[in-house]
Amino acid sequence: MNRHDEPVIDVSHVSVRYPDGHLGIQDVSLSLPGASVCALIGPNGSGKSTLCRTILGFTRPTSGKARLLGMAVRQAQKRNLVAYVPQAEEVDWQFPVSVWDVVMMGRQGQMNWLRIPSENDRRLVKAAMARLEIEDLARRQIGMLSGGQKKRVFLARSLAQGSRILVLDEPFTGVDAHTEQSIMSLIRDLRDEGVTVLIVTHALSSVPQYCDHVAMVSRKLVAFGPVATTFTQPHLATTFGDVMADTVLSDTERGVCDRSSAWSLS
Ligand SMILES: Nc1ncnc2c1ncn2[C@@H]1O[C@H](COP(=O)(O)OP(=O)(O)OP(=O)(O)O)[C@@H](O)[C@H]1O
Repeated sequence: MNRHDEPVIDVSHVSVRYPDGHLGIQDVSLSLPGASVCALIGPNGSGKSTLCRTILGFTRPTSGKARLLGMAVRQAQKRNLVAYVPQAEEVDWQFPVSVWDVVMMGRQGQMNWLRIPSENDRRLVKAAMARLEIEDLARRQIGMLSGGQKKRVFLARSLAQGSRILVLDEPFTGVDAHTEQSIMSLIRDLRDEGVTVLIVTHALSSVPQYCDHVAMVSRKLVAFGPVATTFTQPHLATTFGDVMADTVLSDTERGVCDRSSAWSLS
């Protein structure tokens, strides 16, 4: 396991160019410490998902490398150290599986080759569903759920996995204010339990309230660091333009959390 002084997510000079020639990200480096919540923000097409997919091992960097808990991404994945809550569009909601089955998928990497859930697997799945308040949905087909319920199911799956790193791609899209609050409170609890959380979000004025670190991207890394010193007008203006930076900062100062500017960007 990693030494205490080692970053949990360590991205070093990563560039991704897709096979059709499109540049995803260019020369991005950041080191995220353990037990922290980091927002990954930037306009549409700025490379947020590309960076996440590289950290998750779904996309191979053209150059540079990512390491998780001091090991190669693939090795961390094999050890079930990374969990992922995808964007709704990435999921096939017609796939005929129940909520229980989806949450149990979080245990698959730790089952034996027969893939028969143990008593411990069932206990962890039940506990994850209870924590997300979705026990009563256990037998429902996933396609029949609301947007907020779907998010809760995938969060429960990642809880059942019990990983040290959690990556969430736009967890607040399509959820109501109550679900947004409960997702954030769960994320902070997980952080306090030692989990490192990376959140791709367009909910910009929520960032100072909920996150410890922020990474701003515009193909290249514009800025990365503690929210207090990094979520500033100059960095926001470089990433999103002056008007958006001023709107976000005035919303943040007034404590407006943030449905309007979130939706106008997404
Ligand atoms: N599979 C792909 N093939 C080719 N180009 C891609 C692919 N995926 C992303 N891109 C390109 O890479 C760039 C970064 O895209 P990415 O999806 O990482 O941005 P994003 O910040 O997550 O955007 P959004 O906020 O719209 O989700 C864009 O120009 C996009 O068109």
